[in-house]
Amino acid sequence: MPIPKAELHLHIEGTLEPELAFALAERNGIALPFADPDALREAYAFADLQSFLDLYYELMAVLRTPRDFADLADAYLRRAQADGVRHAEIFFDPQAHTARGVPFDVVVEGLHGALSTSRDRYGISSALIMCFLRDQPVDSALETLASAERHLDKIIAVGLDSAEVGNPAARFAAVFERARELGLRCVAHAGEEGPAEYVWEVLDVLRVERVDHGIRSMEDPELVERLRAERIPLTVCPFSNVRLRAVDHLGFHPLKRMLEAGLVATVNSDDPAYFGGYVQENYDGVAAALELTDDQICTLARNSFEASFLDEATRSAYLAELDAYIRGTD
Ligand code: HPA
Ligand SMILES: [Zn+2]
Repeated sequence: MPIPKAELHLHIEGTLEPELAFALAERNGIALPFADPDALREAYAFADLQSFLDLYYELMAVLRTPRDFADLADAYLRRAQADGVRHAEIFFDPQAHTARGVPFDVVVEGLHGALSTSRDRYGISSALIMCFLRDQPVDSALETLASAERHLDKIIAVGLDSAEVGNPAARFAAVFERARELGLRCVAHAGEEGPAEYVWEVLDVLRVERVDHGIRSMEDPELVERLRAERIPLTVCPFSNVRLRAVDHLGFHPLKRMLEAGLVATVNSDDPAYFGGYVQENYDGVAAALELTDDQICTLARNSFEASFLDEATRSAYLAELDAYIRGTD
């Protein structure tokens, strides 16, 4: 049985497997510019974040109805269960859907429909994190936040994703301030392709509680010290970093150094349909490539619950389950 864990950096649109993309395209009468799922898979050779994002946004065309979004979430939950995921905090990109005429409510109703029963069906608790696209105008983010006000019972946090370099997070300060006023938690992607300064910016200006990726923080000792001292979690995605060429090779990934520096690092899958593996494959991949110790693997799983937005009682229950698992495998 895989180690119990939480997954905290997972874009639901990034779980769209080629076979499901073709099935949804057929259901919705949409033609995809690929002959079949294998031909689509062959397009998954990315030069950088942008080349991935281009395909990621293009394929979203097949997602149109609440049922499509529910089927997508359901397929993820099934895989997550097999990977020992006990809790998932799941990103979605509403602007990528509203921009092509799919209403915000359709996206949220569909995703929430699947997630609201995930505990009963899969033994996985879950929450939604709504991301703003940092390469889109601030007004669009504010409009999106206004649409979310009807759904505050279904959304736990806001995030910031899409093309990082050249799109400063500071532009979104007022959006994040408003989100906080609405009771939403705040996270942001930073330090994936962009330098350590981008991580300072999301901490100081957006005042996020957790940093998504953050691997380039390791280039700035003062930042590492702050992340360590304040126990600010980092949701690291090793396969993603290699596939998007932020890191040359899994064996060069900074994750082990992050753990050795005392950072609250976690392992996640980001966009697993595109990057060659779900969360357990990311755990196994880094464990082998970086020769992680058993203690370090347990720390990653423990960090995933510590870094989550779970209430204290549920967090303690999962941590107890993790401790029992560790005792059982000693
Ligand atoms: O890894 C990512 N980075 C930025 N934006 C994204 N949107 C989906 N995945 C990503
Ligand atoms: Zn991401």
